[in-house]
Amino acid sequence: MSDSSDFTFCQVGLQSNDDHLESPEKVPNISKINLDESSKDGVNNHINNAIQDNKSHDNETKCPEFSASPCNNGGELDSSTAKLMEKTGHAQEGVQEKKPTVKKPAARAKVPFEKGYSQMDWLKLTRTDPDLAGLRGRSNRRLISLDEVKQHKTEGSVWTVLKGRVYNISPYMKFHPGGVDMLMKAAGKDCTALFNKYHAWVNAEFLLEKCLVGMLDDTV
Ligand code: HEM
Repeated sequence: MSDSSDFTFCQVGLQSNDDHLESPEKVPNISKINLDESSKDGVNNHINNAIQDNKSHDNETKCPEFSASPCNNGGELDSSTAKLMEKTGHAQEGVQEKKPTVKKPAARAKVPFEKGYSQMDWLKLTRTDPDLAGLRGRSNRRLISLDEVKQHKTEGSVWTVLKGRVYNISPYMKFHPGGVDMLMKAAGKDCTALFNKYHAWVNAEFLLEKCLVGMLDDTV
């Protein structure tokens, strides 16, 4: 049992680090190792020659692994090898799949918050203000016509329709990450299409829960 584990250890040593064999007496067939070494050197020479043919560079670079992983001499060669690969075009041959694909993010139209108007501040407000919707005791289950919505489009009382619900969005104006001007486009009308165009992922039902004034009556 112990013999077989020794054997495994030797095999691993041979494959991964055959430059630095510490116990050569454990290796049963020395002549075979020499053969492997020479063929490996051949590969090294080929790679180094190819690099030097293209660009003269420091003699440190002998690590043949064209990857981001640290190579045998302490990772020191990584950056120089990477640069070299860039210059010589080896990056394409060696690590095509590791080439960084820098995707430019789409320009965002978020506006900076005024102090005290972050999303956290909004959440706090929704928990503390007893009447954000301005209902003054009326039910927020009332059916509201689009005509009535249209009458609320000035600051102080801005209503909008979103997914069949009518909201008073005036208290949210300064908290809107897209800015007041953008949100004012929703004033007095159904903004569902605009809303989905810019951020269908936003959970408005939750954010505007306390701003609900009623349900859209689409029968009139
Ligand atoms: C009526 C309810 C609305 C709510 C609750 C709301 C909420 C939000 C929230 C939470 C964000 C941040 C999104 C993020 O960080 O991913 C945002 C961004 C934005 N909103 Fe709105 N929004 C509303 C309506 C609108 C409308 C009607 C428009 C357009 C006319 C609009 C235009 C924008 C824009 C341009 C941004 C910035 C998008 C970006 O980050 O690139 N929003 N809104």
